[in-house]
This record gives sequence, C-alpha cells and structure tokens, in this order.
Amino acid sequence: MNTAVSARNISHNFGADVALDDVSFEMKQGQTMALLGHNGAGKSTLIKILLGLITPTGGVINILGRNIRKNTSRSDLKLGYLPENVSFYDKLTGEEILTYFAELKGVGKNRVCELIEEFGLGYAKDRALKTYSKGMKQRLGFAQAILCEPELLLLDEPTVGLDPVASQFLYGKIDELKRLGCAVIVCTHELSLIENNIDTALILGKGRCLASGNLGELRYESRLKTRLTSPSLAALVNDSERLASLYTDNALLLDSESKQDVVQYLTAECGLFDFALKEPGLAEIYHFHMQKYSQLGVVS
Ligand SMILES: Nc1ncnc2c1ncn2[C@@H]1O[C@H](COP(=O)(O)OP(=O)(O)OP(=O)(O)O)[C@@H](O)[C@H]1O
Repeated sequence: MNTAVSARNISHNFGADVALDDVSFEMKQGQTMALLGHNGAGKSTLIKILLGLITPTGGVINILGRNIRKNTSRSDLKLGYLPENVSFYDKLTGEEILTYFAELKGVGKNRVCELIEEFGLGYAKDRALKTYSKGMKQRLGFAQAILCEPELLLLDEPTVGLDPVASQFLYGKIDELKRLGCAVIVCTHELSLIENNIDTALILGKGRCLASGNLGELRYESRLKTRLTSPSLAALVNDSERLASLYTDNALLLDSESKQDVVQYLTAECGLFDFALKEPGLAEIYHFHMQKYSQLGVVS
C-alpha cells in the first residue's frame, strides 16, 4: 500500500503556547489511525494542519504523494472532514445542505440521494436542520464528509451523539471506504469503541507524541501485562511458588516474555485448560501513558 500521510517533525505554536512539538507519523492508504490525547493535547490543531487551515510553524507534510507547503492548494486532494461539532445553517433542510456541499465539491445530485437513503435520513430530508436530533446531525455530517469518496478522511469525535447501532453503522461505512484505499484519521475519546476499528494509534500529550504504533506495538512498548484468570487458579497458586510470584488480584499477570512459558506450564504440567487471557486494551494503554507523563509533569 502507498503512503497516504507522512508527517515529519510537525510543530506549531500559538504565540508563546506550544500546541504541537515535533510530532511525526506515517500512515498507509486503507489504514485507520486513532488520534488520541487529553483535552488540549493538540489533536484538533494537527487535524487543522492536515486540512490546510493552519500552517505549521515547522515540519514537513506529504499527503497522497503531494508535498504540502504553505499555500499549497488542496483542491485536487479528495479530503473529507467531519468537525467535532457539526454545525450547518439550520434553516436549510438536510437535502439542501448535502446538495450545497455536493455542488462545492463537484459531486452529482444522485450521490446526495444515495447517501440520504443509506444514512437513514430519507424520512427527514425535507425537514429543516433545526428539527434534527444530535445523532441525525452527526449522520448528516458524516454523509457530507464522504460525499466526494475521499482518499483521506478526518473525523473529529464521529460517534458523539450516536446510538450503538448508528456507531456500528458508521464504522461499517469506514471499513467500506478503507477497502477502497481511503486513509482515515479518527480523533476520539471513546477508546473501547474504536479499539477494534483501527490499525494504528498516535497518543499525544501536551503537543508531544507519547506513543504510536499498532496495538501490538503499543502493548509491547507499554510493558503492560496480560491477565490470565481461571476458576481453578487459586488452588494451583497455593501449590506453586512460580505461579504465586505472578499472582495478584485473582489473576496471573504475565509479561510478553513469560506468557507463552506460563501457558505451556499450566496446560502441560497442571492440566489447566479452563482459563481466559485478557491483553491490555487501548484504554489501559492510553491511561498508562497519561499517568506516566503526568508523573513527569508533562501532562497536567
Ligand atoms: N486558535 C488558537 N489560539 C490560541 N491557542 C490555541 C488555539 N487553538 C488551540 N490552541 C491551544 O493549542 C493547544 C492544543 O489545542 P487543540 O484544540 O489542538 O487540542 P485538542 O487535543 O483538540 O483538545 P480537545 O480534546 O479539548 O478538543 C491548547 O493549549 C489550546 O489552548
């Protein structure tokens, strides 16, 4: 797969305030990257830089093979963007809004009709936006973002206000776009929801990159442990010093080096097959980094 976005040493200051400090990442076409961080970490600033709304103070960006410099036109790039707070002119109807954006982007009316139906808004297409619920506005905003069948899609909190079924539908649409080669950057605080829908994550803390990579890399780098639990574990632990040394909180805590050995010991030596392994999730990894850096005084 080709590189969709390459960002090297991106920095940005607002006056004396540092919003981004030497952030680098790369993503391929067809990949989804979660952009994570506390409030004020620099996520929206990074998205605005990618959209060309802000020129970074320093660094080099390449999007879909184009080196993006100050004043580079992005009009030939197929970018889709869903802002955090979808806000359109609320006296227009849903259909009028999508038609307006379709005309701006040179997209035909049939695509508007197709998306309205696909997003379950057909019944409300002639109603003014001010009568839409938050979730309906969010669906309309997402339809607007993918009107042009984007090659790079930037989504700021896409599932806020959506019910679980609508969130699943949205990630289903993202999967369809990915299969067509679209690269997707999702900025979110809903970590458990996004965990199964991403290829990589970039975690920012006060403008700096705290960690990046796929889930396996993030797990390895954090050194967080896998939890092994079983109803029969307590009895086994009583008879084994080795297991006792790993036992905390009704579980064996295993690092990546010892995991395989311990599992083999349990199955081969102890005849234990009734156990569950729980790898550290994205939320745990995120909190680990936030805690680590708050201790160092980087994140307040
Ligand atoms: N237009 C601006 N002028 C001055 N400072 C700004 C501006 N926009 C953002 N900042 C500052 O830059 C830093 C990063 O802000 P940004 O909005 O990128 O964070 P964020 O990670 O998107 O936060 P949130 O999760 O709260 O939306 C913050 O310290 C913020 O106060």
